[in-house]
Amino acid sequence: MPPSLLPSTLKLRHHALVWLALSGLIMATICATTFVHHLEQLRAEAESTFASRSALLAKFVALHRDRVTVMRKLMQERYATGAVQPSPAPNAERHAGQDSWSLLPEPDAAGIASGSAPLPLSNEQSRELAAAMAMDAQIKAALQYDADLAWLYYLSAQRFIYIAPHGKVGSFHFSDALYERGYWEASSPTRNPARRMILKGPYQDLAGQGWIVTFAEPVYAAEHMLGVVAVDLRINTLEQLANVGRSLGETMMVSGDQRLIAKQSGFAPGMRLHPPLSHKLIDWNADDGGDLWLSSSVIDDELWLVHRLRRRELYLAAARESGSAWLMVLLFGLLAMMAVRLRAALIQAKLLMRTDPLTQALNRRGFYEKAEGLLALAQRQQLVLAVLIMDIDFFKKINDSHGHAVGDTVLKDLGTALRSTKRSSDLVCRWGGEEFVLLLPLASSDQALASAERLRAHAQLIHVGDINGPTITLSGGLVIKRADEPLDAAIKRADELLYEAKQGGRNNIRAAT
Ligand SMILES: Nc1nc2c(ncn2[C@@H]2O[C@H](COP(=O)(O)OP(=O)(O)OP(=O)(O)O)[C@@H](O)[C@H]2O)c(=O)[nH]1
Repeated sequence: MPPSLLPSTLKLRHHALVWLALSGLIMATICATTFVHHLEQLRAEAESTFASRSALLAKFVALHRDRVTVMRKLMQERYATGAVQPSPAPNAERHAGQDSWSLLPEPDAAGIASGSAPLPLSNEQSRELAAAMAMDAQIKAALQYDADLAWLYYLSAQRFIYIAPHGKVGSFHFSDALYERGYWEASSPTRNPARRMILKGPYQDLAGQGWIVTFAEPVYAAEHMLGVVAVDLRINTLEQLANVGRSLGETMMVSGDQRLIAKQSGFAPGMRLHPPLSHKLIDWNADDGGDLWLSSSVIDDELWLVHRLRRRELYLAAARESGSAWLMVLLFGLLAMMAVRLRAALIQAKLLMRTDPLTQALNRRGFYEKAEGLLALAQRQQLVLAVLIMDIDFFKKINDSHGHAVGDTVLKDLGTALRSTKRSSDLVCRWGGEEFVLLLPLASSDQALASAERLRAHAQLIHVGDINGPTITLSGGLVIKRADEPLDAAIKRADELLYEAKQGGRNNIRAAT
């Protein structure tokens, strides 16, 4: 590219850069907004799923708590009012090598009794067992409609248990290990003076039902604790609850002592968690590692439902969700970039098509295109149009004595001089060789010769070769275009006057009189 085109190229590049910076800014804003929008959406989804899971778990827990409370009340009432039963000892089956026994108290009883208390049972023990059997109707109904239940039972302090369903008991029988379960200890009058319900677990069921949790409530006769009524739930039911709905992150159940009770997947028994707990349902709290947590207290100080959203997982998911939008923006950006480059190339091509590359003056194509507009303007504004042809004198000699390159420089300098001297509405065209045509719109024809002389005088300051070289001279022909005269005819008349100027000794302008 000729160096003379550099300024306009720089201008174009500047425009393109501004365009690119602008579209880059818009693209970055769209990408960031999409990302933030998806972050919010994923958090909102997690919040709504967590709220559903929490409501469901609360209902589920309330159902089992109520069941245990009803069973406990039934038993307590029966114990208080029931008569002393005769001991059912004759049906007992003793376990070989152990001091424990099992017996079905009645043919249609819901549960089986098993113990290591000496047989026959004492009157008090018999009375307790009969009271426990008062829960049978409740137990049977629960077992019929609720598949989540592993066991329903009454564990007496008198070293026996009444446990249902008896059909699944198998080789299980009473053992003192039962008193080591957390719920027994936690139900004791000293630990639980308020006699509230206890939730304990998870632990492996002694009768092989897998991981279970226990809801237990102490049974009292006046101020004396007899035992506990309890319901064991399978962990996998809780896991299913933690899986209801879809959301990013993981919902877990945690006991009051921060032991993991159930988890959506990959349950690790005995695992401890220390989530930041809050009593507000939708309240994100960050832990030390930066993970986000939601929490909900299902049973006061006993059971929490928590949801963990790992920050990395959240950002990755938001990025995944934003992917298609980002792709669109990227494509749009590429298209915009291509459009900008194409537009710049088109402008450049147009410029080249209409410009003489050496002098930066208009070429004939550019001249005729612009002249059309100028003619119309002159007509509208009633201006006169001066047509001036100027030609360097003895240019061949310059080429011959200084070389073609110096001749080129003279032409280039002349183009610059004419363009810088002309007014903005004037047209300067390199007509060919060392000849230039100028079209000057003027208020009156009187100004024409003065304008032409001004241009000629300025252009004649150009030196040939270097600053010490001779300056050039110009000859010119000047006419005022007649109203109905074609432009080419006016140029021809000016050319004839130029010829006269050359013949008349050069270095002058001949104007039509
Ligand atoms: N360096 C250079 N020379 C050019 C270019 N275009 C035309 N010329 C030369 O310009 C010269 C014009 O010569 P002539 O038409 O004889 O005119 P002149 O020597 O200026 O004589 P007068 O016009 O009669 O004063 C020729 O030698 C051309 O080769 C160009 O782009 N660069």
